[in-house]
Amino acid sequence: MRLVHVVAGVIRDARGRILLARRTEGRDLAGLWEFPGGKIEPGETAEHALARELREELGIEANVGGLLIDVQMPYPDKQLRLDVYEIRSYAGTPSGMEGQALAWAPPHKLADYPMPPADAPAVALLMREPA
Ligand SMILES: Nc1nc2c([nH]c(=O)n2[C@H]2C[C@H](O)[C@@H](COP(=O)(O)OP(=O)(O)OP(=O)(O)O)O2)c(=O)[nH]1
Repeated sequence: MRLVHVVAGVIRDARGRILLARRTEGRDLAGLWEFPGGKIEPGETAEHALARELREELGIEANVGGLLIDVQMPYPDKQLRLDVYEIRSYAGTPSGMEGQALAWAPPHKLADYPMPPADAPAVALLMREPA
C-alpha cells in the first residue's frame, strides 16, 4: 500500500494551549481535529514542508523545532507516517486560510477533541505535561 508521509506541528500560545484545526468536508477524516500540517512533497525536507504547510494553512511563519514523535499507522487507503514536530516560535496570527475552524486546546483537554487514530500517541504524550 502507498506510504504517505505527513508532518504536523504543535503550536502553542502564550498560555500553553495547543492549536488544532478541523478537517473540512470532502476530505478523508472530515470533521476530526488535527495538528496543522500536511504531506511532504518530493525533494522537501520535513522542516521545509511543515513551514510551507503552516504558511499555506494558517498564514504564519513558523520556526520548526524538534521531533516530538513519529508514528506509522495503516489507514484504509494508505500507510500513514505522521511526524509531529514542536513549533519553537512563529510570526503572525494563525487563521484558517482554507476555511477550517481552529481551536486552542489546553493540553489536559486534548481528549475532548476527536482526532485521527495516528494522533493518539502524540496526544498521550502532550496530555502528560503538567497543567
Ligand atoms: N495535518 C495532519 N494530518 C493528519 C493528522 N493525523 C492524521 O491522521 N493525518 C492524516 C490525514 C490525511 O490523511 C493526511 C494529511 O493529508 P493532507 O491534509 O495533506 O491531505 P488531504 O487530506 O487534504 O489530501 P488528499 O489526501 O485528499 O489529497 O494525514 C494530523 O494531526 N495532522
